[in-house]
Amino acid sequence: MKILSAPQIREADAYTIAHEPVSGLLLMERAAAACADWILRRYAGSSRPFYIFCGPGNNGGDGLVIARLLAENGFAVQAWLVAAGNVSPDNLANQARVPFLQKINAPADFPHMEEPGVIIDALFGTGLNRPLDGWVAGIIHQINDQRGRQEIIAIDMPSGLMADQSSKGHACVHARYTITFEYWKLALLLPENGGFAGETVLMPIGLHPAYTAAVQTEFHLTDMEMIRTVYRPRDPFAHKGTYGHALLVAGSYGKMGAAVLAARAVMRAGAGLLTVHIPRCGYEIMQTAFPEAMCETEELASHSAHFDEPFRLRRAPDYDVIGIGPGIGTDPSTAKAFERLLGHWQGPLVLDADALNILSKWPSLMPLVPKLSILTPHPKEFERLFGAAGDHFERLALLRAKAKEWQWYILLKGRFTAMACPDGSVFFNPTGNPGMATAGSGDVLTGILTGLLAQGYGPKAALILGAWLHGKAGDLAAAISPESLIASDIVDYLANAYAEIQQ
Ligand SMILES: NC(=O)C1=CN([C@@H]2O[C@H](COP(=O)(O)OP(=O)(O)OC[C@H]3O[C@@H](n4cnc5c(N)ncnc54)[C@H](OP(=O)(O)O)[C@@H]3O)[C@@H](O)[C@H]2O)[C@H](O)CC1
Ligand SMILES: [K+]
Repeated sequence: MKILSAPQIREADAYTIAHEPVSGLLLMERAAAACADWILRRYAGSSRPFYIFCGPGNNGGDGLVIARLLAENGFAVQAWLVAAGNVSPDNLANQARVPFLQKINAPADFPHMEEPGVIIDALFGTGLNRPLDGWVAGIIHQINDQRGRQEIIAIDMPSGLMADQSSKGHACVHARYTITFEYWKLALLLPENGGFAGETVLMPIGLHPAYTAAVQTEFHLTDMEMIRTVYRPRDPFAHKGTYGHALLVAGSYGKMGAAVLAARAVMRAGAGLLTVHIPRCGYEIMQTAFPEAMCETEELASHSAHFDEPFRLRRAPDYDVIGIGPGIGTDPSTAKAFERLLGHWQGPLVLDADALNILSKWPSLMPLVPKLSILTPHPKEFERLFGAAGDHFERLALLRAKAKEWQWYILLKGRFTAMACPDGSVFFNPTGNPGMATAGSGDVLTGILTGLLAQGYGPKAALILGAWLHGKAGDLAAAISPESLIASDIVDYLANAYAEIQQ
């Protein structure tokens, strides 16, 4: 699914008006009616009053239509026009159809909302062109002060939030739900900004499909259509060699759990064969906890420092991929082995956790990491590797710049994990939940990605599918309670996540 900028959304709007054709007023009616339907379904049977705040532009126009439709459906509705900025013609036309409309010209006009109800925020949408300030910013703070008593629903965007730029430190409505029209906006996907949106509901409003098909964008959100295109069903004549042989370098004394979790995920993702390189302390653990994996065991008891040796001695099997990092530690001898390994291996590679920490401790190793490798940092690891950014839009720009500079695929973990490709495109993953912020969750992702590469998926396909499967398995596992989710559950539910694709 394409993510468009505010100027592109304006173009989509204009294209639809010209080519459907439809008047702007009717398009506004259609968008607002879709919101009103959602609201009517959510509050069916409730007697909560609605308090609707409308701005001067077309976002305010949507609010005016919603006010009229909710009143026609028998709800108690009060609506205010916050008079700031130029009034759009379609807004003006709808003002005339809301006889109960009142005006707010100053913070002192802010109403006392007697009963707990629902605030509809239709002050500003994608037309916001500068941070809100002065008394209008004051209105935003007054709306936010009502959060405990009133449920806040933002129309298209939480007012004050810019679609394509950071709004860090700006006055923004803090919504419970945001009903956003037709396309996701970048700001809704970044934690610092999207946090204002609450839960985002994507609302189709019938913008012209020809525009959406033709428009170019670097930003995408994974959806089921994309997943079904990427996913490759199994060949009925397959044997275990068909799905590749992965090498996983993981674990050290006290961290063998990371190795077991990642190993299980490699195989549950569908790899044919797996060899795990582990220190001696992990041998019984791995053979007992996960007999499906073959072990290549170090003389060293506590950590691994010779995983390059089979390659140097030309005794390594014909691996299809190497996954390296979970729980390996950052001992200098491990880093040395990593450096030597990079001298022997230029094939598919997944780097996570301590492999990334080694790179940030010894950045001279970075040029040795092959092009098209996958790196999977969490925000702290990302900062250690590539430096800090002023805000989350800057961090996204840094992510893209580094993926281009090094020609790597970099997956930055988050609520909407962002995956930057060497060509500058970015894919956001929608699946997952806060329950997955738990120890070992990242090790499972490393295992899934390694398992997909082993089967012959390309790095971009492995990222899109792997992040989606990881999040979906987590969602299915957290259905009962996100608090109790542990990383093994994500592995256990991978089969169910695959089953969702096959439905
Ligand atoms: N996507 C679609 O196809 C449809 C979208 N709809 C809705 O329309 C809005 C976008 O409407 P637009 O009129 O372009 O913009 P807004 O309503 O978001 O805001 C414009 C007004 O806000 C004033 N403004 C902007 N920034 C500030 C500020 N910092 N302080 C005060 N006022 C501000 C601006 O004033 P100017 O003086 O700059 O002109 C405008 O008055 C979209 O979000 C949807 O909700 C359609 O209804 C359906 C189709
Ligand atoms: K809004």
